[in-house]
Amino acid sequence: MQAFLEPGSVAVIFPAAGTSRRFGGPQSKIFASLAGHPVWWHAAQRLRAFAEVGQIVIAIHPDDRPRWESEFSEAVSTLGIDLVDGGSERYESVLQAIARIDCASYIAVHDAARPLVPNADLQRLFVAAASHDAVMLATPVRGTIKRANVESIVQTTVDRSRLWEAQTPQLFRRQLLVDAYARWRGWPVTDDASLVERAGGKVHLVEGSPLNLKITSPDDLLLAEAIIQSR
Ligand SMILES: Nc1ccn([C@@H]2O[C@H](COP(=O)(O)OP(=O)(O)OP(=O)(O)O)[C@@H](O)[C@H]2O)c(=O)n1
Ligand SMILES: C[C@](O)(CO)[C@H](O)COP(=O)(O)O
Repeated sequence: MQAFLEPGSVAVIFPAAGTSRRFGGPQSKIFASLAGHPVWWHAAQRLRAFAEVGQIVIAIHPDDRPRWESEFSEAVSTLGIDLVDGGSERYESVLQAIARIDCASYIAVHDAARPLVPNADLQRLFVAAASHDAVMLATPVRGTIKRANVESIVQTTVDRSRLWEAQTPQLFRRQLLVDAYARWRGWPVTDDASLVERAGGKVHLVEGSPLNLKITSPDDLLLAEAIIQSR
């Protein structure tokens, strides 16, 4: 008998307080229009569609609050979203959002900049979370990986056979993530799973689609638009 997560048992955090340095442009990339909706809306709408999802908290850049509370107020209300001010680093934004979570057995963290996470991937992630305390989407590295020196001269070709590129959502039993953050002592982190790993937790990879791309540069937005138009 397959185990499942209780409806509403997963609180979802969307880090959305970044400054989009690599994207450039006049506004945060999460506000960029994608098929007529902002990038963040696609991400939030896809997670909200799952019964397992309860509270949703978006960590926003403080400078963006007026826009969230005006232009996006209806969508925020419709999707049942709580807004908190994020921090200067992604992990700080996640910490701020964790503090806002009311009652949830699990916490999922999903980049607001990943608008196209496939429903099938989310379904498999939720199923896996019923059997493991920490799970995350990731996609096997497909290209050849080179390690270079500071002069961009290849030093070695990396064995890619067991290399995966981390994606989100990354989903944890709530206390596991809270404890991992409590043990964190300031080393740089770019994802939440690495904190759980450092705390000795086993993080189980769930293969995800390359379609779950993160909007990092303007080209990624073009790719995302093409993906949506191809549906
Ligand atoms: N201090 C930060 C930094 C990032 N993020 C969020 O974390 C996700 C992944 O981060 P990234 O793609 O690196 O976004 P930016 O930090 O905005 O990008 P850049 O590094 O190019 O500035 C994004 O949804 C971003 O808004 C956040 O909430 N708080
Ligand atoms: C969390 C993440 O999307 C997993 O790949 C990635 O680590 C975010 O990194 P970034 O430096 O904030 O883009």
